Amino acid sequence: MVTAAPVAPLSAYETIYDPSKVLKHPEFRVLPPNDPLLGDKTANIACAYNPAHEVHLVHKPKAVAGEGEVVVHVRATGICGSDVHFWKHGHIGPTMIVTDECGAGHESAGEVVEVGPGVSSLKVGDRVAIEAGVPCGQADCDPCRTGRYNACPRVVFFSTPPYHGTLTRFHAHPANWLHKLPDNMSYEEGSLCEPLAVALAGLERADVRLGDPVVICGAGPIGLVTLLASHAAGCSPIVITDLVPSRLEFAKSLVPTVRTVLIQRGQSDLEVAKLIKDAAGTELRVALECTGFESSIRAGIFSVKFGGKVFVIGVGPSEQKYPFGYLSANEIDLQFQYRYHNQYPKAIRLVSGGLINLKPLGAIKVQILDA
Ligand SMILES: NC(=O)c1ccc[n+]([C@@H]2O[C@H](COP(=O)([O-])OP(=O)(O)OC[C@H]3O[C@@H](n4cnc5c(N)ncnc54)[C@H](O)[C@@H]3O)[C@@H](O)[C@H]2O)c1
Ligand SMILES: OC[C@H](O)C(O)[C@@H](O)CO
Ligand SMILES: [Zn+2]
Ligand SMILES: [Zn+2]
Repeated sequence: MVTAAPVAPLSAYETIYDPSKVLKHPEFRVLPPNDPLLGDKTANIACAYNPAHEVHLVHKPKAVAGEGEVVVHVRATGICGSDVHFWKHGHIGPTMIVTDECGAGHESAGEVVEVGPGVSSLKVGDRVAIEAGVPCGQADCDPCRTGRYNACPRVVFFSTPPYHGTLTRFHAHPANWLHKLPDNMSYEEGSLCEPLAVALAGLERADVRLGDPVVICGAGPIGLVTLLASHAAGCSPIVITDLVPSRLEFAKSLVPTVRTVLIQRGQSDLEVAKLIKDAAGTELRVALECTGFESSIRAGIFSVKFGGKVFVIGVGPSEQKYPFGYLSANEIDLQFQYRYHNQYPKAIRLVSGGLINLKPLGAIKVQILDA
């Protein structure tokens, strides 16, 4: 009889998170609006949504730091579009489905308040950004072994059902998946490293270079961090589109040199592409698509030059139609992004080093706990 050799974890990505520890609904208590526990700063209160499309505060058991873990007192959490989507629609795609109470939030930073056994990299009082996706780190996992851990099939992504999120007062997390914040970064900036990591992963895989003319489609939070990152990367000119004037005005306040294109509903993709090209005044090499909508992706396709690239960071409806003939005849690459890997240290260096200023975005997007 042949038996398989035991699988040894790779130390670089080793995690000791045990998904079976994830709390199930019976251990939660949904709190009525005036519950006295809400005033208790030691209680583990979290924000959760459920299949009935309700969002409410719940009381969870105390977070305990297991082997290799620390407990983080979460101090700032950004609300991601996916939190809102899970709450309102109950699923993202065919596999991520809300079947029970599920805690929201995966853009978080906080303070270490308890250190578990075997942790030497962090101490009580350290300020950290939480990388919410904890991959398995096992040697039999090709994505983990090759460093593209965002594809790990066994990943625990906090806030994607069935795993509760980090919009909670206390959260136990593997120390290896926390990133120390330098003194010149706030908790808000630490929490916004998550969407920034998405943008940085996109720019890296899109191979955006100094002096590249680019268009960013969509000026929501992801489009805005992509704008900040493209600007820091030396892209010029940068065009950004949206349907909402105030979103474009905010983009302009972040990067005054950005050229804005206000899209009217009902305009064809070719009309939108012409507006984008006119605003750029030069041929565009890359469209960084940050809405996920077919019409916007198509406009991006018709905006870029021969040999250009449309890099889709947005996530939209599962089935979409693209102009094959045009893509083929113009050698346009169409590429997609799923979360990120190895981007947090870079995000922290860029913010701490003053190349990317997340503060104005923090003021509108991040919830502060127990300030
Ligand atoms: N790839 C990933 O790993 C990843 C991670 C996080 C978020 N996302 C996705 O990124 C996208 C953007 O996230 P967000 O938080 O900024 O969302 P958002 O909904 O806040 O912003 C989207 C923006 O696009 C604009 N818009 C809509 N249709 C448009 C069109 N046809 N042309 C131009 N602008 C248009 C909206 O007005 C809005 O301002 C979402 O699809 C989200 O799911 C992807
Ligand atoms: O920022 C990360 C994203 O929001 C997640 O991938 C989410 O869309 C699904 O889990
Ligand atoms: Zn997100
Ligand atoms: Zn894995």
